[in-house]
Amino acid sequence: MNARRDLAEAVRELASAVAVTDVDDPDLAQAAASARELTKLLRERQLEDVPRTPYDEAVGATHYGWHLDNPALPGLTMVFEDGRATATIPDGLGKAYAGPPGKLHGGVGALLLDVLLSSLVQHHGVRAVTASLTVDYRAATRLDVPLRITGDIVGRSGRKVETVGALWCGEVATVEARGLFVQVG
Ligand SMILES: CCCCCCCCCC(=O)SCCNC(=O)CCNC(=O)[C@H](O)C(C)(C)COP(=O)(O)OP(=O)(O)OC[C@H]1O[C@@H](n2cnc3c(N)ncnc32)[C@H](O)[C@@H]1OP(=O)(O)O
Repeated sequence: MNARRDLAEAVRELASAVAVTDVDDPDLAQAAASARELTKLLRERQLEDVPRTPYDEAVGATHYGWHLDNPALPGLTMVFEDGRATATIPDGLGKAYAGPPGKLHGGVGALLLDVLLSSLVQHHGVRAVTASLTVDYRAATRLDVPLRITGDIVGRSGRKVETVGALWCGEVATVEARGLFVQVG
């Protein structure tokens, strides 16, 4: 793992710990001061944009990483096989992504599905943006169990690509999505 990715992972771990820490105020104050010191160090040199895998690298790829170096978002490594996209989150997303107590916030589920479906469309060589994403929440998603995300292309007409996807908790599809992507450029 390179230094940037390792840092992103460490900051995700930090955010996850901060979200549910119960230490006393003096320790919170010390942690805040330490965090601000690190922020100062990292602001010494800043990029114009978030470094990421170029979109074009998804075309025909077998693996594609999304925001792996950006700790503000859950990174996702996708696998493309037989025209379908799959991603696994082996340790679950963790408590920081809660919406209802102990369960995944719906917006995060929608985000992950949009990421996977848009990457799948790009994998098929279509430069497209999300025009519409319809999400059905079928069951609450646990935060402490492995998750899987799948996506397929189900239709194409002119500039439009229709997709379906799901977030799986074991054998249960807890979130289902239909995404319409429209080719641009
Ligand atoms: C270069 C990018 C490379 C990869 C990007 C990765 C993206 C990652 C995923 C994202 O987060 S994208 C960010 C969120 N999405 C946006 O910001 C898109 C904002 N919307 C737009 O830019 C335009 O509305 C859009 C390009 C989607 C469509 O505008 P256009 O003027 O190019 O197309 P037009 O309105 O003529 O529609 C083309 C077809 O799509 C249909 N359509 C467009 N928007 C629709 C919609 N919302 N629902 C249903 N159908 C829709 C429209 O009816 C029409 O169908 P027909 O060809 O059958 O007539």
